[in-house]
Amino acid sequence: MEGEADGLFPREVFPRERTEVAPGAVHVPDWLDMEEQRELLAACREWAGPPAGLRTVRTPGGGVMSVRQVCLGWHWSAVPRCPDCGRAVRANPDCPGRHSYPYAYSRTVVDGDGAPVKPFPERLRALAGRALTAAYGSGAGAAPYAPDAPYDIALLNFYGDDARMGMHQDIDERSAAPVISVSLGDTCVFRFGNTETRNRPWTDAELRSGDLFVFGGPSRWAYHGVPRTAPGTAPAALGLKGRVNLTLRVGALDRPAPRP
Ligand SMILES: O=C(O)CCC(=O)C(=O)O
Ligand SMILES: [Fe+2]
Repeated sequence: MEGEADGLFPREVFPRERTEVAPGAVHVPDWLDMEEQRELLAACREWAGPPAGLRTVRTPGGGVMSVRQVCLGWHWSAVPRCPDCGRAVRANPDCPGRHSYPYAYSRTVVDGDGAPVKPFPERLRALAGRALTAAYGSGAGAAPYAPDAPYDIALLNFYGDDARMGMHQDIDERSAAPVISVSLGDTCVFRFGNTETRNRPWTDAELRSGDLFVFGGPSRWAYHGVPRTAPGTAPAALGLKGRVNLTLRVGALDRPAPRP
């Protein structure tokens, strides 16, 4: 990283190391080399194009999120009521479909141009496999984190200089398979909390371009967010202004909802 901006923390003396931030939540610094980052970014730019491209995300309360987003495989959005039973309640065991509210996954961009969501790319399934091995290894220790269904959802978030993401749980998937997060561009503070509340205790990790963060097992339903990015810290060789984060998830949307 010689000659590049320092990010949010002082330049380190030692290389950054794989860190288990909480049980099952693993930060792998410098996971993708620059060539892989450039390739992935080029793909993200294609995915962000219309139809079903980059859009502003509405929140259930009528606001908008500061990140802009593209979904692959399944489209994630706020809904005024459950698309399957029509009720505006968090849980309805009697829903004849897969009950979802106030966010739901759908096959079309219901809050945008209405187009079918782009398919989940095979290359991201391969990337997910590599990510799990990087985070948990390939021995017996990895068994508790083995996905119970294929990775089939990718959410791409685009952060401009002032964008951030409040503390939330990734709760709309029906599988406890780990969430896999890959970051490109500007450095950010990734706040990783606990499964009980959106408040402390939490750990702040610095995610830089090429870093991997995976949270599964006891950390799968933990609150997390991005309180800030550091504009201008993207590696010059990447050619990106801002930050892109890609999360890979197992939807298993044919199942009833597990609630953490
Ligand atoms: O941008 C990030 O690092 C986190 C994104 C995230 O939490 C999400 O998409 O649910
Ligand atoms: Fe999230």
